[in-house]
Amino acid sequence: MSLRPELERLLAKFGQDTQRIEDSVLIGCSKQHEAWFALDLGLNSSSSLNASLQKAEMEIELKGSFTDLRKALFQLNTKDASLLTTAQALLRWHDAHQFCSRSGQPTKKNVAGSKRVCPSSKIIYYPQAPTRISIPSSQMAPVVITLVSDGTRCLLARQSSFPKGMYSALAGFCDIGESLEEAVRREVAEEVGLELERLKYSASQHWSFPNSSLMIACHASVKPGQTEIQVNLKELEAAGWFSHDEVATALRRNNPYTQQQNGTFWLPPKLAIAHQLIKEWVEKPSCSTLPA
Ligand SMILES: NC(=O)C1=CN([C@@H]2O[C@H](COP(=O)(O)OP(=O)(O)OC[C@H]3O[C@@H](n4cnc5c(N)ncnc54)[C@H](OP(=O)(O)O)[C@@H]3O)[C@@H](O)[C@H]2O)C=CC1
Ligand SMILES: [Mg+2]
Repeated sequence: MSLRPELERLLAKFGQDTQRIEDSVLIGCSKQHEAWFALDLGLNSSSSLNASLQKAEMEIELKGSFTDLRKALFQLNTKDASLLTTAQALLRWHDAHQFCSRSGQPTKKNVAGSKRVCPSSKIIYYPQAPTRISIPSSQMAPVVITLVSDGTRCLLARQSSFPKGMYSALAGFCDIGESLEEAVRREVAEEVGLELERLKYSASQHWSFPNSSLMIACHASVKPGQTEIQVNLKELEAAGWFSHDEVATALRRNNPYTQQQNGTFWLPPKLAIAHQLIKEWVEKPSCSTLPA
């Protein structure tokens, strides 16, 4: 059942522009894969755009009462609490990023609410970090990087933007409202379609390319027999399982920029946390299956 007509009816009843539904942001989905969106009704907002909804009248209409989220956390289950805190954080971020800091022009939200774009300067604003292009950013975005193993092999992947022949562990930006564990499981599922069994924190690193990230590195394992991958070609150019011997040999290879060999793959430089993660696995392949 779609709640959109009901929401439109409510907004219209309270004299609001039903276009405001377009300000909704995606906060999750049900087990049946129905998307859940959140909309700021603006009841506490000082902005003239949103301030006109009447709280008391709305409570009568909805047969409920609005309450402070911190108080509500005593009553909510974990799932609902996570949805509401995600909604609050994401809606607050959108409210604070209505205008481009370079052009001063209004920014435009994408449908899901995962970013805002300035049509004038073309700058993309993400909730995790101010921008992905040219404006130097002093804020760090948390990024998870995961080396998945099936017990004997490890999973390496490459993006088309990587230097030719380089393979690395799976990486991805944490979404607002996510825990580290949730981000790791989602990124691995999104990029290669695998469900993780165990997860073990390894180390972290500041990474300044292209903008500041806090890289949080983990080892992970899949259930035996559940190793079939589905490469998400929108995000990756290729991914595959590599044997212990293949990876150990690649680790010993010299600088690929000075020694290009056809058909061989190579790994990120020693200073990258991806390299450390891969080295750790080569030295102790059981590290991904040990209890955390
Ligand atoms: N130190 C190391 O060893 C390694 C570091 N890395 C780093 O990890 C980072 C993340 O890996 P990557 O696979 O690219 O991430 P993702 O898998 O999350 O994919 C990148 C996409 O996520 C979206 N996105 C969400 N938030 C942001 C944000 N704050 N900034 C930019 N894009 C965002 C963008 O898509 P859209 O615009 O469509 O929403 C982007 O194209 C990279 O910056 C890379 O430099 C990666 C591997 C090794
Ligand atoms: Mg990625």
